[in-house]
Amino acid sequence: MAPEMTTLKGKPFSRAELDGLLRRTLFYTPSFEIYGGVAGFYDYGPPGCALNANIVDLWRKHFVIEENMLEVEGPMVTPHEILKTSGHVDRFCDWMVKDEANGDILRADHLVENVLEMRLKGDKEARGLVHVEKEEDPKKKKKKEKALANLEAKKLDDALVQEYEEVLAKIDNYDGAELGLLIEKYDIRNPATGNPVTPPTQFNLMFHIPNIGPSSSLYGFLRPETAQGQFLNFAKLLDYNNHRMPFASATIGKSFRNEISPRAGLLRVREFLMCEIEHFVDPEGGKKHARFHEVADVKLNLLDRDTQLSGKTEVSPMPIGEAVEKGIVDNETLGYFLARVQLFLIQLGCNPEKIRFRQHMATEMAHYATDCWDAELQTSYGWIECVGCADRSAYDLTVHMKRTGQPLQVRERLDEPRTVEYWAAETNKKEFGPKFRKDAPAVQGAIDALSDELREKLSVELKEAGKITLDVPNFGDGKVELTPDLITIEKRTRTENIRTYTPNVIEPSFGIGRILYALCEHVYWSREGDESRAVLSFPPSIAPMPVVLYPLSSHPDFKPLIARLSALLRKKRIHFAVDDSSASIGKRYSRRDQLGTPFHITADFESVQKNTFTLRERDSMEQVRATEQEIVDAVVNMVNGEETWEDVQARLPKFEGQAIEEGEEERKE
Ligand SMILES: Nc1ncnc2c1ncn2[C@@H]1O[C@H](COP(=O)(O)OP(=O)(O)OP(=O)(O)O)[C@@H](O)[C@H]1O
Repeated sequence: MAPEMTTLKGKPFSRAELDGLLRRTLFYTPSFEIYGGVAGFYDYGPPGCALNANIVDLWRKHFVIEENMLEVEGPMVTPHEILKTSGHVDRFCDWMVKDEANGDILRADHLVENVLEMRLKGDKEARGLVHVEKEEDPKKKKKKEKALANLEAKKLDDALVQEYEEVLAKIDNYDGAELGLLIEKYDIRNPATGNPVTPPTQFNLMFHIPNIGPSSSLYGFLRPETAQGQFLNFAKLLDYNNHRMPFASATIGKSFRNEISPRAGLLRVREFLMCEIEHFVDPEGGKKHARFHEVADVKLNLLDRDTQLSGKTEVSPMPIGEAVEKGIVDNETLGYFLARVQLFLIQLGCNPEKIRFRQHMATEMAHYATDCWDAELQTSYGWIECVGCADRSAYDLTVHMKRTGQPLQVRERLDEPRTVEYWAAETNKKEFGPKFRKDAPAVQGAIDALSDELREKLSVELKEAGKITLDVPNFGDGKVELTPDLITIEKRTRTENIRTYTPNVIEPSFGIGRILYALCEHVYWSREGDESRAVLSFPPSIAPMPVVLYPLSSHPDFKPLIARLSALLRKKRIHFAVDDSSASIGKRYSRRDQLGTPFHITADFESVQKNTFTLRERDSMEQVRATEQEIVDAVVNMVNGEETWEDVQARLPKFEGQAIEEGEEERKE
């Protein structure tokens, strides 16, 4: 259930107020709006662009530069063959249902989730535990009223409440058939109309490009992730890295998903900025990480698979070192990135208590993945996945290697020949060929692509269950069942002088728009709960506009002072603005608090006489007074993270001044 949110200062959080602020101040605005708009597309205005750029800048410093990652940038248009090989053409789908009467299309898992959440809310209201807020906006009223009419406050049976909670805890794990059963069992209907819906069908989320070039023989898609471009460059990157392993590549770029029902503003859109890392690691030796000790003590809020299976959502805060040691997180490299992701989110200004890491259930993970954790941020929409961290094993490199014949592998000369054990998966040609005929190569490809780890698991399954099921992208419904007469999986040994292996890939994948929006929720508050005195407390290095200069009035004596300050800040490449509007200084400060500006420099009459300026800090509204150079140096240091406001206050004289904040008595000229 969506949690009751509070602001930074512990007051009730209002999404409508924040959303209104972000749209009014042009953080973001619907795209193509004067033509009526298209769902799932947003433009960023000046503060949104600056905030986005600062987040990406920190991301590059925190990951790419810190870890010497190899950055690559590839095209967004991707030919069909590549995405067919990667499995996206056949499997990058969501389940959708249609309103049987009016044809409204809804995403099946979201429908189940929304309706069950509304019913639980209705139950809580009937028990007097919460009050469901009625929609005041007349435009939205109609739709919401219809929804509430279908889902009125109604007490549910205790056992049903528990069932609903269990379904919600596992909502990401259901396939189409299971969602269909839930819809039927709980009589789930389109909440906007009360009409029944059709059984779920699959919808591929990629945008189709019908012709690349004038002929239509080559076609493709807009990429749904940036990862494939990195995998295709693996051999060149390995060469660039002097054949040294491990190493990571990284890409910052747009991805596209034709979401069935874009919703929740920036959280589910059809075009978004992704920052993705592919860390290539030797699968042997437990996927250790040389710098793991640096993060071993970082405590993460972990929501593991077993806890979710029991229908619970409580997190256990645990140092990542302990989580890897206990096998809760599969390996050091994955654990290293989880901790680094948390440190990044905290540096951005996210509230550590509103960050958790949720492990994927076995059924939720791609079949090739060995472990997968999402970094989720708590928002008024609930816990939202903002960073996916998956161990993709050797799947991607293997399938592209099979398809192209290019060696996407590492060859390592051994000092001593060695005997190695491996799991051989061999088909019985006599039975296999006739059974699969023209599909035999596709099935064989899927078998060859299995990692050693998976083969070991499958050998047990084959023995115990008498069959195994594999995903085969180019075959029937995408699944094939193999029995012991068709395949043998057994442990064997061989001697090697050169070791050839396909690296495994640990992939942290960031959606910048989701992080940006969740961050805004985390740093939003208002003075004395007054919406018109809203504040966005971004850290100085992340704030869209870290400094604003104010002449106290339009008096001409202030102009040269502002020009001098501007020149100094420009030289230091600090993003600033001058607010010389005629509004009172308190109003002007307040306007900039709403954009998250942390530092305000004002030129007043003392500045003209003594060349000293006031510097105000956004959150505390406290001020110091010092010379032009001292003020600029302090701002530069704070924006670059070399000093804090407390450091500056300790070394520069405090300025009491007169009451100048909006709502208080204004300073006189
Ligand atoms: N439609 C979208 N709009 C905005 N960001 C997205 C969208 N889809 C994915 N992302 C971002 O990209 C990241 C990596 O994508 P990934 O494929 O792991 O997401 P996903 O599991 O498909 O997300 P979801 O289950 O929410 O659709 C996500 O953590 C998220 O931040």
